[in-house]
Amino acid sequence: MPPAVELRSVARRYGSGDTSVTALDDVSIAFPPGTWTAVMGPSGSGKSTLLHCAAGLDRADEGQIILAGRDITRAPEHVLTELRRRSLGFVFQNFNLVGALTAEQNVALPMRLAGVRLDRRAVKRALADVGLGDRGNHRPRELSGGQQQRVAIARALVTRPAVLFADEPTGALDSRSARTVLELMRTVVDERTGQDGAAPQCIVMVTHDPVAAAAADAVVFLRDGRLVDRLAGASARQVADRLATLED
Ligand SMILES: Nc1ncnc2c1ncn2[C@@H]1O[C@H](COP(=O)(O)OP(=O)(O)OP(=O)(O)O)[C@@H](O)[C@H]1O
Repeated sequence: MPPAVELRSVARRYGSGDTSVTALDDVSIAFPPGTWTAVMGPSGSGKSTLLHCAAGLDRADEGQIILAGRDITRAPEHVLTELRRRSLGFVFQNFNLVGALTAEQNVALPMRLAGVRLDRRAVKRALADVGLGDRGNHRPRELSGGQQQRVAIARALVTRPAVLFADEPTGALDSRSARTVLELMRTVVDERTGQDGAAPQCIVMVTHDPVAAAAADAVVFLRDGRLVDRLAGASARQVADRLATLED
């Protein structure tokens, strides 16, 4: 099966001349369907840039980005917008739910924005899948942080995207809520795999949290914009130790 998303020799520089920063330097990595990869590294090592380039939110200066089987390196903006709506889901540290809308309305929002006919059953199923089938009429302020993040995950998954990009998804949660969210992400890549004949979903997650990273299938490490290591099946302790050596 081809990768859900792939970076080939990607470079990204910001600014020019003396103030130029190389945020990504010759990065090649493939994220296969049905896998969950954590991206770690010291502050400023290029994690967000990698996520943004892989999701078509930022442009590579060199190299290629292949998303859901398409080369998006030089795709026009409207094509990227369409691709993001149909093939990608996003989860952020601060949930980014719309406060005035109920959980169901928040989950339905991507369909509305994409101009897709609203499928209420799909919305209800997405909320039930994250254990919030009875909270559809609640607004974000009536939900705990962990519940809000689960609504955000339901919203990200309702269109059954090929890739879920998560940026510090547990960063604002207590350890118990974080564990629930991580367990949910595990079911996304495992149990949902191939449901409805759809391709297995893939998660790419930026995190500073070794516990969250250890829940993924593999952890890749960036330093100064370069991929420097990859650990599979590592414990949180091993991940933390590896990160510490990069931060020295
Ligand atoms: N829009 C921008 N303009 C100029 N420089 C940028 C821009 N975005 C990122 N950078 C620089 O690129 C490098 C990588 O930044 P990036 O945000 O990808 O790192 P990060 O690993 O996500 O950091 P953190 O863990 O602190 O969020 C940094 O040196 C940063 O200052």
